Amino acid sequence: MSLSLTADALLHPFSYPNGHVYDVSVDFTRVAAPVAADKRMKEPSLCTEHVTSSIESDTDTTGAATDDPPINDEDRLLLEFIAKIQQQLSQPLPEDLATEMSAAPLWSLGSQPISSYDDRPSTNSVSSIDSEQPPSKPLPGISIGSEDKTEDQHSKDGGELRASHQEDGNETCLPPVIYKTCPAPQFDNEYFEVAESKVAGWGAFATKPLKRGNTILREKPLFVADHSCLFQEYDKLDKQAKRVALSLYANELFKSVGGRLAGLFPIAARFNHSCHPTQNVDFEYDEASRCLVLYVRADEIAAGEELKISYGKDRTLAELYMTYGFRCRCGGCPGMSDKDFSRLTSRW
Ligand SMILES: C[S@@+](CC[C@H](N)C(=O)[O-])C[C@H]1O[C@@H](n2cnc3c(N)ncnc32)[C@H](O)[C@@H]1O
Repeated sequence: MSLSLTADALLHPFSYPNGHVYDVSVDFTRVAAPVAADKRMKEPSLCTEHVTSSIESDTDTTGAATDDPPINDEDRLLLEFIAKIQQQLSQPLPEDLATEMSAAPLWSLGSQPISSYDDRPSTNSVSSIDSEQPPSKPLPGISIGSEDKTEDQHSKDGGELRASHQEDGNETCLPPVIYKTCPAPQFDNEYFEVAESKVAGWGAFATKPLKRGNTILREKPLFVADHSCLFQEYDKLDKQAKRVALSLYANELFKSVGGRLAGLFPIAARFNHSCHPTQNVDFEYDEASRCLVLYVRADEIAAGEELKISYGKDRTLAELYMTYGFRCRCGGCPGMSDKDFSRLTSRW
């Protein structure tokens, strides 16, 4: 069963145990030029023009795919979720939200499954984000501000994000290019700030010299889910938390992580990747405080240096691409050659 919406993937090709693969996209972005589903699957997060409320779907009015066999419970849940999103899309987007575009991986919490997520206050001594904020209050630490945009944060046509790669005169989604959110995500603490990165989109940068072992962030997840409760958990978020979630680079936002629970950490989600062992920051999930803890791995980090973590120490460049949809530009690895890249993608 394939449910295709025109917008780019917030929900990414998502495979249920029943073998159905859903290529589901939710608003906020759309591809600059029509992109075939197979290309979208290759380039999950990279289709980036703003927002359209039009959705094309091969579903009938009940949301069921027209030529498909009767749906099961899992399918129904997904369809209900899509119906909700469609409903949201039929409403005009708030202006500030309409200018945002970004996404983030749903962070795996490592091999330790977490049994449940509770709203215990974080013991965070550095900085935390807690999903249990009342809707009217800003989420601490991170905001999607409406501050002035710089020239760089906009494309030249007045703030819309555009696919910039030209291929045969057409804009396409390839190769992987990260677009910055407009306006910028705002976050800083004693140790780092989120700012424009040369590697990709936004990144985290040391605001003072750091030393090995410094804990620079303790962050609670916005939500935690496995593939069986992903949509329900997202749906439980208040409006503002949803907004934060949707502002992140989401090529994996709603991807099942092998049945394990995973959490979305909006601040940590701004850290770009550097191939092992060149990452200067490491992280671990602290069960006791239910926080993702980021700490300095390098002996020293100078003020202004980008802070990067490894998205998987044993992941090859191809695996990184398959998992997160980007070709690594960390500078610590040779990067994937065009030849290897075509060999990889020609399998689809
Ligand atoms: C967790 S987000 C990192 C923050 C992101 N730059 C932003 O603007 O929100 C992960 C995404 O950033 C991009 N990215 C991170 N590290 C990268 C790298 N080393 N090379 C190329 N792209 C990278 C990829 O598109 C990836 O899917």
